[in-house]
Amino acid sequence: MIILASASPRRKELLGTFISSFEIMPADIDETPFEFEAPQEYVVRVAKDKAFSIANITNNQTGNLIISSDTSVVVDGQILGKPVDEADSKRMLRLLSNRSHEVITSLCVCDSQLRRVTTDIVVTQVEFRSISDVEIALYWKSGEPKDKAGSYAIQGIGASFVKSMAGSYSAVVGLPLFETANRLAEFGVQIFQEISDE
Ligand SMILES: Cc1cn([C@H]2C[C@H](O)[C@@H](COP(=O)(O)OP(=O)(O)OP(=O)(O)O)O2)c(=O)[nH]c1=O
Repeated sequence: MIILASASPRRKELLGTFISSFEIMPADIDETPFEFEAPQEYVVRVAKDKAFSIANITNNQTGNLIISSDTSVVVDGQILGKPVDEADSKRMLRLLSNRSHEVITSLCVCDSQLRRVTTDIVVTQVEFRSISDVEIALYWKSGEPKDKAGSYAIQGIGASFVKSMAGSYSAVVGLPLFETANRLAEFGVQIFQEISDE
């Protein structure tokens, strides 16, 4: 059984592009960055924590493949997670306005006995136009920023802020599909085999 260790509807939808049957098990872990933790180390640690906590909950039952991921927005070395409130969202979007930032997404794929644990990091550059305070306030009202790293969604109204992007669109939305397909293949899950079996 393939287990997606995530509560994110975006990750569920993205993994669903390749895999027709998998289980969802959200991991309840502490996502607070350590002091002086580098963003790339942070996202990998958090994705591993998510996968390991699900491996533990399932008693390391054999035959399971666990997939997890973490997405953070990074600007000036600062890690922007999900906004805690409107003021936090405003702070984030003001920081991102009229410049480029990085979206860093990690991927962890492992077997439930943790015999084999793989991790990837995907970095995407995103450039925003200038955003006014009025737009920021209205955007918050839309509800979209609430559960998104950096307080925006490239797949939603947030697309209107994005002047350009270099890297992986699926990684920004929450799950890097190229890397996911490669890792699945390494673990013996052939996505084209799934299609031919249908
Ligand atoms: C930048 C950006 C982030 N996001 C989302 C992806 C993630 O769901 C979320 C970042 O928070 P995460 O902590 O990576 O994920 P999550 O809490 O939603 O789900 P889980 O930890 O259970 O897997 O932000 C978008 O949907 N669009 C975007 O453009």
